[in-house]
Amino acid sequence: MSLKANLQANPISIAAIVIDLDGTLLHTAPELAESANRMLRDMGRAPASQELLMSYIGNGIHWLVKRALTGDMHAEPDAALFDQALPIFEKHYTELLLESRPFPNVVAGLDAMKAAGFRLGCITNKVERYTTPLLKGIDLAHYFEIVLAGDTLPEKKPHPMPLLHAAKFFGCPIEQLLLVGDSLSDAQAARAATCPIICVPYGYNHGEPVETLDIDAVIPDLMGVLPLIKRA
Ligand SMILES: O=C(O)COP(=O)(O)O
Ligand SMILES: [Mg+2]
Repeated sequence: MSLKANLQANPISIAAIVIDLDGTLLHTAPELAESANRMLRDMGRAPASQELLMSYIGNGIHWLVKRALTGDMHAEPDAALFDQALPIFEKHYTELLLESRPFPNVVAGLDAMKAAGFRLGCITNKVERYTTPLLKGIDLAHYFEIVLAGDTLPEKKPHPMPLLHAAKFFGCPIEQLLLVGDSLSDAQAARAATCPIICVPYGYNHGEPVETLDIDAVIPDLMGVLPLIKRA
């Protein structure tokens, strides 16, 4: 039996649901990739494909800029080059930020989870200065009792700290906190925290299918969450 079928037969007891932002709630890749390409252009460097730049998303904007500069997932660019590039990226991304749109069934899924009595939070690696205006601007902020951005706490995903912090905030055992995400950082954070995790397949997992991740189920979109869980 597939993990998903297994969960359908035995729904997990959940008190609160925390949802990832980039690649799960919002399709931010076009604006992130365009900002990276405008940065490369301003610096007299060659542009990269949207597909390649998309594969660099998931560990925050610093890593996106570093990867765009080096063309490598892990390499550190020259520090002075990075210091020059970051504000250029930030200027462009600030301009494009609010052009991002929710993925299909995000609003319907959030409404359904809320109506079913689940408490909701958002946990992202995006920094607060983009996360807060984005959630407000796209009119999603009102769904979430807590928003933990990439720089809200000393550690971000794949570290378990934001998930442990959210469970404490909701006053529930970590096993009753569900993470809905799209990428390796989400899977690693959830496993490290020991909370269940479900992923959507349409997001940004560094170009790899989410089926390769150590997760509890894959759902087509946020409407797929409720059939797999029950109220704790
Ligand atoms: O900003 C990123 O790199 C990824 O952000 P996410 O954690 O919301 O997917
Ligand atoms: Mg994501």
